[in-house]
Amino acid sequence: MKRSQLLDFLRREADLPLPPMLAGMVLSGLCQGLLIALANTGAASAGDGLTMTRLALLIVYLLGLAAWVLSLRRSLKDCFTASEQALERVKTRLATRLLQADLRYIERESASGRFTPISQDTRLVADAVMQGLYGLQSLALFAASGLYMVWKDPITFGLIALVFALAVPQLMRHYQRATAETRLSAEREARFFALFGELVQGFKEVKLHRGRSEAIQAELQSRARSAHAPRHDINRRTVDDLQFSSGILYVLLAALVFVQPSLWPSRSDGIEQGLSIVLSLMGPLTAFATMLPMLARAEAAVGGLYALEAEIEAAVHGRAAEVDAPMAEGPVAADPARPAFEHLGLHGAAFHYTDAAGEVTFRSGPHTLEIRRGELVFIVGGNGAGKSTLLKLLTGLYPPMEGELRRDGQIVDAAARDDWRELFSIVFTDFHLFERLHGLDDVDPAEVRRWLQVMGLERKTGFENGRFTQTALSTGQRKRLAFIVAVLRNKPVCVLDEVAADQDPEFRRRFYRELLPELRTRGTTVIVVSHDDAYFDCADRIVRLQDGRIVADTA
Ligand SMILES: Nc1ncnc2c1ncn2[C@@H]1O[C@H](COP(=O)(O)OP(=O)(O)OP(=O)(O)O)[C@@H](O)[C@H]1O
Repeated sequence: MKRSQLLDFLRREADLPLPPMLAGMVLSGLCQGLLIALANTGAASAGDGLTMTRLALLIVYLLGLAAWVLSLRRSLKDCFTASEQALERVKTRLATRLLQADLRYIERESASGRFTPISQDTRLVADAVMQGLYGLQSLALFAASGLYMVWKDPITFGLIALVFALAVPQLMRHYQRATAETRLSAEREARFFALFGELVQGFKEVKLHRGRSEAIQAELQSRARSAHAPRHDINRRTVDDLQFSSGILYVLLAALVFVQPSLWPSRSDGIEQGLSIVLSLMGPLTAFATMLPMLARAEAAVGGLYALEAEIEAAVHGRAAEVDAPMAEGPVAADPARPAFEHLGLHGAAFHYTDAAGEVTFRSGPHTLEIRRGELVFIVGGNGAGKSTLLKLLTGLYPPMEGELRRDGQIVDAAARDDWRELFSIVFTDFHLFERLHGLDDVDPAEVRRWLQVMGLERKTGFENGRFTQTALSTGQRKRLAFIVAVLRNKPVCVLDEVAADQDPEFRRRFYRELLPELRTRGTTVIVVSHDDAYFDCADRIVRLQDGRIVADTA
């Protein structure tokens, strides 16, 4: 039998040792068995009144009860702590590794819904750990009741052992199949949710177009069906298992009540006791059979979380350029008196996109470009010329596949790329607006509100308790807010990708004629992607791109 990934997960990730937890649960199951046995014994002598034997029985019963309460409480509490601890560790590690991965990996995988199952998987593991412990307790209770039977009635015990021998291997076989099928179903479900996410994102477009809506609906249906198929098999087997494990006990009951007295009339006296024990076994065995599918899902979920971690790890280590150093904690301390750089440059730096077959679909570079401190540079060119890709290369989000980045003539290697990225604050065309100004805890709220006023947003959103009170704004307003965030970050270089697009003419004028020069005046190097040729005269320098190459660089 394969090792349990769930147990391995708790053993590796939690600080609390696993054996005492499991032992506690087994003990609680044994105590439960003891209580049933003692109650049975007590019932047999109920007519004797309060004899010394019955008093001793009661005391042992109460001790057993106390042991049951204590062992169950302790191991459940520990188990809860351990599973939350383990999950927290894995989630944190995933997030940390994800931050080290490069943008290409994230772009590719998020599009295919690779990260969708994480939240479901982690919840499932937390729930299943508890269920698993109860399952263990059920087994212990089963074993305890079995032991009691050996003592009271070896023949009935033999029958129960037979039930066990028949039921458990079958349940375990199904359990292992369910683990594999659950993984398959989760992968297919992720594909469903990827498309579902697209549907939500592109709802407006879909809503307006019946043909598209029908095609998406059909595709969603087919993906849902293919995710459902393995789960259907699992559910079918679960029903079979439940019926099998309960049904076999009913057969046992019949054997005990009807067949046994006919074969051994002398044994009819103990039937009631045997009956009550067999009935008490039904609960644990059914609980065990019900819990197995959930455990199987959790096994698959743990496998999925580790597989994702290994994949991110491989993406971090296996990319063309060397690995980035882990992110430094907090912003890199800079000497305020010393400028962060005099020149930032790309030297023969190139990057390309590939399709699923590995064919190059777009090549950016090789570029040789030096940006001087304090410059206001416009990057211009037609749609698809490669302006945004150049920015991603320049800001260190895409590692150069050829050539290098240089800071004041010094080559920026992978280990220094994190510091390099710290030089920039960026507003991309597909920016994400976070509610909070993460990493800007000491920002002066008055300064934020001043900027909201400068950008004409003071009546649209506010800044309270470190967060914007409203981020659901118009496209142009959201861009203005993103611009404010970039400015507040106060980095040496501010990169603005088509921020003036979607703005009204008056704001556009202020952006080019007042805001950009103001940024330059305060010492920020500004790189702007622009299609607004009416304002090209604002730039110190214009870099023109065509088909991924710099075709002109004019001052
Ligand atoms: N994430 C991506 N994956 C694969 N190909 C991409 C990706 N982003 C851009 N491309 C391809 O790279 C080329 C250049 O895109 P890029 O966004 O850099 O151009 P751009 O000059 O910024 O365009 P626009 O002015 O339309 O914003 C495009 O042909 C596009 O197909």
